[in-house]
Amino acid sequence: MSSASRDEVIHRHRVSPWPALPMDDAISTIMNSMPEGTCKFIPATLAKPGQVLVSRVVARSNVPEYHTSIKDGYAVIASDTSPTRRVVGVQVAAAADSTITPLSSGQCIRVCTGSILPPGADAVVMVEHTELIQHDGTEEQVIEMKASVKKGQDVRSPGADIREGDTLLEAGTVLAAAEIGLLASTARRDIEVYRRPRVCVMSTGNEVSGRERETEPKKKRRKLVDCSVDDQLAAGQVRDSNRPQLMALFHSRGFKPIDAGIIPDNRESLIDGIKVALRFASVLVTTGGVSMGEKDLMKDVLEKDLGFKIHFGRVWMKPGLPATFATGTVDDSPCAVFALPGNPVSSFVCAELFAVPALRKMGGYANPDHSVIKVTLANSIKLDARPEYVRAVMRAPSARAPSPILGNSATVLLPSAYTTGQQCSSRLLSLSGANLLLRLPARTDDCTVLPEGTVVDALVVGNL
Ligand SMILES: Nc1nc2c(c(=O)[nH]1)N[C@H]1C(S)=C(S)[C@@H](COP(=O)(O)OP(=O)(O)OC[C@H]3O[C@@H](n4cnc5c(N)ncnc54)[C@H](O)[C@@H]3O)O[C@H]1N2
Ligand code: MOO
Repeated sequence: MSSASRDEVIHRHRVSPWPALPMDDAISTIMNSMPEGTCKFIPATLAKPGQVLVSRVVARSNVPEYHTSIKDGYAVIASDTSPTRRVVGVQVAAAADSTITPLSSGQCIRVCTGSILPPGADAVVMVEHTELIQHDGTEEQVIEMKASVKKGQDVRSPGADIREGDTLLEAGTVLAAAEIGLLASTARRDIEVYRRPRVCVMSTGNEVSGRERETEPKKKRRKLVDCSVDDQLAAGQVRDSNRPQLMALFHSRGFKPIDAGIIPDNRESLIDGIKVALRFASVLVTTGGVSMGEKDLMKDVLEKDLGFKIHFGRVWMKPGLPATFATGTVDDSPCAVFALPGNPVSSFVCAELFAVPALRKMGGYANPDHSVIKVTLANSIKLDARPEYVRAVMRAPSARAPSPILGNSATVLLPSAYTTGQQCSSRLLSLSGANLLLRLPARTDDCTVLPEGTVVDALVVGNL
């Protein structure tokens, strides 16, 4: 059958040929099939938050390298019992003063926080615990100790903070301010980091059906309209919110989104559009055209026209049942395509659940998965036939709940999750402000509703 006649509506499937995979299988399939990420060397001084380390960073020297004072005061010999001490020198600079002779009984040396301990000294007494007994008008000459002092008091020994050879940062660490500080504290010229994965984002569904084509004037034929067009939309037209939404999602997660535009859902345009996009990035996320409609060509184009392997064409979850994942090559480079459903909530939730961890893995993250926390439901929820990811907002703990770890007899304070209203896959408002995706099980004969106060798992998807 030619591809043109394959596209006739009479040839579409009446039952989906794609088994609906359990969620865990879908995620492990993706994680095992993603193309490798690429790496580059950068000067350590130019490391930026969000960059990911390729290899372990090891301390090259002790921190501190010498015995140093923790306080402003006087370096002394702890075992010295003299009640007063003559101030025989000053060590305020970090570098050791070679003119200072080793301390002997009855002597001390003035030091600052961070000064290297002078030879012979083994403790520091802070200035607040001393009295000035004698001076020459400008310099201190004799002090009295007002408190006892122990060996090692207020002294940092070499390697007390970091020992030479210690692992400072593991491979796969995502750099943030603290890690950049650590890197700066070690003598290191270059580090190897992963390149931030690029991801193309494409909306599909711009075409009208054959019958409409005969009756509609040409200028009205666009079903998906770019969001920059502020005209009144014609009946049946839809503003393309998926593309800006997913671009923003990927950007906010630290990846480089590339706009692959709106591609009409006809075979030739899809083939060209996908090939062009995959020359800009090895990962493509598309929305629309993956269900059972006559124009839902995406799976067929990926498999039959582009020779990609479809790892799954449906997932037993809500929202996002027809979510599709395929891998293949374009110009001999390995590529992955997440062909997500057109419904705006479905595409967003699927991008979060499938594409974000996959891109994190490509970007070298040691732990690409979302954080999962326990929350109590602030309202009861009717369960769906499919396991569902319900959008919710977390609020501070308000009540004690049975401990998910210790059992019903012990109680713990858990945060509450408030769902974001009606959860249908077209209602974008259900995403706004949500920082959790509640992972709810499918309903069973015995359990159709989760009552208020039930403890459930929640994936963290926004700032808490
Ligand atoms: N007979 C069946 N019909 C449907 C099934 C099914 O199993 N059997 N699955 C439903 C489910 S679940 C979903 S989810 C959707 C997915 O459909 P498609 O991926 O084929 O998406 P489209 O038909 O192209 O679009 C659906 C809907 O989404 C809106 N849309 C599409 N693109 C955009 C965009 N870029 N920006 C904003 N909104 C968009 C549009 O209103 C479409 O009507 O299929 C069900 N059907
Ligand atoms: O999965 Mo669909 O996403 O239920 O609307």
